[in-house]
Amino acid sequence: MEPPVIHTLESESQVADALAKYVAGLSAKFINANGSFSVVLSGSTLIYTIRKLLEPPYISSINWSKWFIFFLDERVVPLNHPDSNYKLAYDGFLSKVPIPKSNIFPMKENLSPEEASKEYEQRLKQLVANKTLKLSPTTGFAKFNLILSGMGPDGHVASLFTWHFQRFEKKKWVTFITDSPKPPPSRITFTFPLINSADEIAMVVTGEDVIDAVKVVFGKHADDYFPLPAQKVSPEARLTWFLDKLATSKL
Ligand SMILES: O=C1O[C@H](COP(=O)(O)O)[C@@H](O)[C@H](O)[C@H]1O
Repeated sequence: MEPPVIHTLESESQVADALAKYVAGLSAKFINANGSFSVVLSGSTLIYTIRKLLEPPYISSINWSKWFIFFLDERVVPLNHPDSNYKLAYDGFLSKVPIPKSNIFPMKENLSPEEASKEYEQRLKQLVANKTLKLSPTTGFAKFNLILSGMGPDGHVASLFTWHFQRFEKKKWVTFITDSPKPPPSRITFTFPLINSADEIAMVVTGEDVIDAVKVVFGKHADDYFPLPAQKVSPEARLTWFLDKLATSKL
């Protein structure tokens, strides 16, 4: 991996501008090179922060028909439930862009957390088999072009939390959790080997809530103790941090 790129912008709005430019640039690059662009969305604040992709010049210049959408983690609730990451992404983003419905891969409903995680992993493997997704020759896990991730105030990414064993998973592509410290408790989540097989990961982190976690992640002795999940993010090509001044105010 190249050294991480760190953008510290004055405001959340500037983060949203920079993020839209970055995503649009990668969309053009991957579509030119491979004919498609696989994007993994997280939930919570990320969907709001990608709002500028819905505005000119991006809304009409991006080749949305070539996008494939996946979910970094999902809460095990119906897809129309207010806690669903799919619903959040659909209402705030996916319903406003012409990505073909068949290119969007939400979690299957009405399954237990374990069944839902296995089903999603199986679906990803089928998409590798039919060449919709690439495989990382280095790790043997699916290789997404871009993962857009937030970070919680406790340093969690996806639904991988500091004191939960799922963060150490080495074999599974997708796992599950039934005691998430952040509600709702039941979730499915990409594992680190799958996350870190991506080409590009953007960590999009803004606001006051994350000040302490940002201080730990970028602290002087960041590697000297039990690392936060966010410190284990390490994609194959490039990690880019988008931070605002508020988030970095203790650095
Ligand atoms: O619960 C979740 O939290 C993380 C972090 O969200 P943020 O808004 O605090 O950055 C999010 O990435 C994940 O998708 C979501 O399920």
